[in-house]
Amino acid sequence: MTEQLTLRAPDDWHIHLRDGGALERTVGDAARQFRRAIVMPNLVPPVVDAEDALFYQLRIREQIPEGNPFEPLMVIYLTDRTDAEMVKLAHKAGVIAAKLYPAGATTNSDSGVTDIANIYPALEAMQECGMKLLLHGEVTTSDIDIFDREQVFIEKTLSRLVDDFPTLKIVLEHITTAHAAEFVQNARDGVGATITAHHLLYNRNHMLVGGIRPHYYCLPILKRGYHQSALIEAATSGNPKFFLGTDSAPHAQGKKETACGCAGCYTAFAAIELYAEAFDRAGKLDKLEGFASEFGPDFYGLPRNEDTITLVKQAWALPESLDMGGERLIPLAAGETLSWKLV
Ligand SMILES: NC(=O)N[C@@H](CC(=O)O)C(=O)O
Ligand SMILES: [Zn+2]
Ligand SMILES: [Zn+2]
Repeated sequence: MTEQLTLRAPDDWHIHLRDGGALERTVGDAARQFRRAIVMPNLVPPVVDAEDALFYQLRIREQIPEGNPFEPLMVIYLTDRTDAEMVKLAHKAGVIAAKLYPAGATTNSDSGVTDIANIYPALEAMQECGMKLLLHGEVTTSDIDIFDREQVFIEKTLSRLVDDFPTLKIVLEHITTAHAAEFVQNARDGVGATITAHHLLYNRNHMLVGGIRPHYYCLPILKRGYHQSALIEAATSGNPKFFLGTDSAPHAQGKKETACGCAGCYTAFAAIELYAEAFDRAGKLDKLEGFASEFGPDFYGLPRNEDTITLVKQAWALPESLDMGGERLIPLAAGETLSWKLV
């Protein structure tokens, strides 16, 4: 008999769905496996307030396949101009979190915060109403090496935020280092982290040895194998501070395979299968359900999904490319064989 794995239905606590013609692809792929997803607000221009978030949510809802219960959870993008009033209005509109992108840190972060002091009133208001703070945790100063930017952010900014707002719930998104895993593990309650499938499956050798592979380029950038091991350890530890966030971030093929390529890996096509691969390799498939389906909703104070999904152990190959609104999109691990398949 084929080996099977049945899990409480999972959610994705960090995804990029983009907009317009991309939504049919991105929403369809996410909704196939996840019941809820936290939708990143880094559109151009960004989703900065309640009105933007509600309108964006409507555009996403239009692309949810008939009868699918997928629920997009909305986030506003913090800028130097986000104030307490905007936070309160967003909270009233059902926005569950606000995202801090240090200006210039990643894709579409030009409108991000230039000095954390500028958003202290907004953070006060978030702490008061229970809105979560999501962080792209990298400093952007040119003197800091790209491989050290997460660690320096933790030392310079995150440790201060955690102390200055003692009851604010904070998620350090897409962690990539042993430093981040250790910081979150030792931090006060209410500080968590998401981990992507690609940071569990790969390290910088996969991106750079034997030729440069642009589809593995994302931010924060893949680190050494030592950090990959620390992330696998954290994700499969059963510690509820670590939960699933794919950071699936599509860019059309031409924007990746070029002299100055965009950062972002498209994993939504086979996200839960990629995570299953990583947990299976670690011999920790029994820890996947907590990470994928329980610790996220618990952290956010939302109910766990009641229904289940089933994966079967069956080799299958990812397609070489996908259509995204008439453009070609190369999924991460294109053409490679995975050992688990969602039924
Ligand atoms: N992760 C990435 O490399 N890219 C994301 C932005 C982000 O999450 O930092 C994107 O929007 O393309
Ligand atoms: Zn990011
Ligand atoms: Zn992201």
